[in-house]
Amino acid sequence: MIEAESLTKNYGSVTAVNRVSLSVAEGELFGLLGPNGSGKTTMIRMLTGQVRPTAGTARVMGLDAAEDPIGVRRLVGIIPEQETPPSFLTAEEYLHFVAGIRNLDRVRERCDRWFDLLEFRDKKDVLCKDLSRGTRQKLIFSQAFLHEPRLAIIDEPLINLDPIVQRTVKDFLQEYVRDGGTVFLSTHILEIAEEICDRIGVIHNGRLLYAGFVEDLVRSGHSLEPFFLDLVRGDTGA
Ligand SMILES: Nc1ncnc2c1ncn2[C@@H]1O[C@H](COP(=O)(O)OP(=O)(O)OP(=O)(O)O)[C@@H](O)[C@H]1O
Repeated sequence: MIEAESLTKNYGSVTAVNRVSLSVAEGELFGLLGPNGSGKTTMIRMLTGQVRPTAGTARVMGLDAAEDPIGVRRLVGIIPEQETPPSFLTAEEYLHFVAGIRNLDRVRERCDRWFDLLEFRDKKDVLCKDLSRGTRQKLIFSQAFLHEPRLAIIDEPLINLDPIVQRTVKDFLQEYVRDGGTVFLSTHILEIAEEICDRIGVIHNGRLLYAGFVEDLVRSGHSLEPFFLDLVRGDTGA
């Protein structure tokens, strides 16, 4: 579903992502982990065609993300970093707006599913500007999955969500991949990655230091936090 080859992004003299190659197979829940400023969001922006790579390629669901960004965004469910829905629309209007752009049928049924699953039906007529941060995040999460995409590329999907909603979202994501969906998520919350991801990648200073199965780590006696800290602190950039 995702094939990145030597993906690189320079912002002036800063190399945000440095020759990252990775692939994500159908039905996989892949988590990209890394400290602040390590390149996670830039990776996600290149995979979703929001930023053109300086070098390298990203193929997403068979499309070149730099050559056909609109095609990629049509297919993929996306949560951009710290996205805010339009202030002047209500929660329901926003979901209808997204459904309209995506030419979806059964719009009310689709919206109702998300109002119920994430428990914010009582907020559907509230203007987005007046929603709490957590409710805005529920809305952003809902729009990403409204068209039932086969692939979701989601930046910090659990940010601002309370533990109850986090549980629902984690269960949803695991069920989604069990049903054949594929998820590429970024997070700095290691417990989330350890709990729900099949495979993780660790990025630091734009370089992919590690990619492997969580199960293999656990089987070899590692727990994710010390493994991650050793890896990142031990990275000399050599
Ligand atoms: N538009 C931009 N212009 C210049 N530099 C940028 C831009 N976007 C990101 N960077 C730089 O690229 C590097 C990687 O940033 P990025 O946002 O991808 O990291 P991140 O891992 O998502 O960080 P965080 O966890 O803090 O959100 C940082 O040094 C950042 O300052």
